[in-house]
Amino acid sequence: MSTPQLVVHRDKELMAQAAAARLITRIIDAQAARGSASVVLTGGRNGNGLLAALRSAPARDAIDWSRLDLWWGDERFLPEGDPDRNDTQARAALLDDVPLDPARVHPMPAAGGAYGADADAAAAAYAEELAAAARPEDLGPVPRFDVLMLGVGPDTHVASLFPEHPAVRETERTVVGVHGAPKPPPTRISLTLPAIRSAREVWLLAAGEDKAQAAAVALSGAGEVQAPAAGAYGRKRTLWLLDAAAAARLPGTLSPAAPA
Ligand SMILES: O=C(O)[C@H](O)[C@@H](O)[C@H](O)[C@H](O)COP(=O)(O)O
Repeated sequence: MSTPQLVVHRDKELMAQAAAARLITRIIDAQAARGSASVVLTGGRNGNGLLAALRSAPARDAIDWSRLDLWWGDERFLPEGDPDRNDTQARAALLDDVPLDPARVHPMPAAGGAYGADADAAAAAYAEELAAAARPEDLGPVPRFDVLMLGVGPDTHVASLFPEHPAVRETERTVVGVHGAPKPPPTRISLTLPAIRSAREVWLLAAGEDKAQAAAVALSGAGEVQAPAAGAYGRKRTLWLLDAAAAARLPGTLSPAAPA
């Protein structure tokens, strides 16, 4: 378990730009070291804001897009192409604008697709896809993602793991169906905390004053069932990327010296 590191930026726009620059560098380093990189995307405004910032970043094409594996941390279980799906929004923000290898882009199954309306079967299929992509050196049922990004909800949820919900308590499976989610739509698919923790680095994105309480709770020792963001950490690094508004309620001992 890696102790959370915090970086606070002036505002959400600068946070998105700085996080995008950070992601470019991390992907380039992974590709130089191992020939490819593996990144897990998140839905939500902060996640999409980062992708949009990456799209307009000057160094964007220093990434070899053909050697990048993209996964999702969660998905709203809606029909393919639905504007509310995380992959639809990611494609609009960035993916449709870069030369990715389609075989290396792994959206979660859509409602009405191969698994019909069965989110649990769709989740199991995604778990199998992750397991098939895991290499022996990954030492587990999912690839050892280089960076796994998570937006943080105002209730401290991450991915589609909501406080006190069954999915946040899952300790065996890597992907589960989520039913009755408090954030619409109610039916979702989500990586579980064990899958999240397989990542080399976990980056939590929190911008806006509506995230200040969630950041303070998650970073002040709350339990992962009550505050799922508290249970999201990487094998080598756990990085909270905040703006000043989201950092406003952090205890003095945690809050970095000044916004970057
Ligand atoms: O499917 C989703 O809704 C997201 O994956 C969800 O986990 C999101 O990241 C948080 O709710 C933060 O969303 P905002 O960045 O929009 O506040």
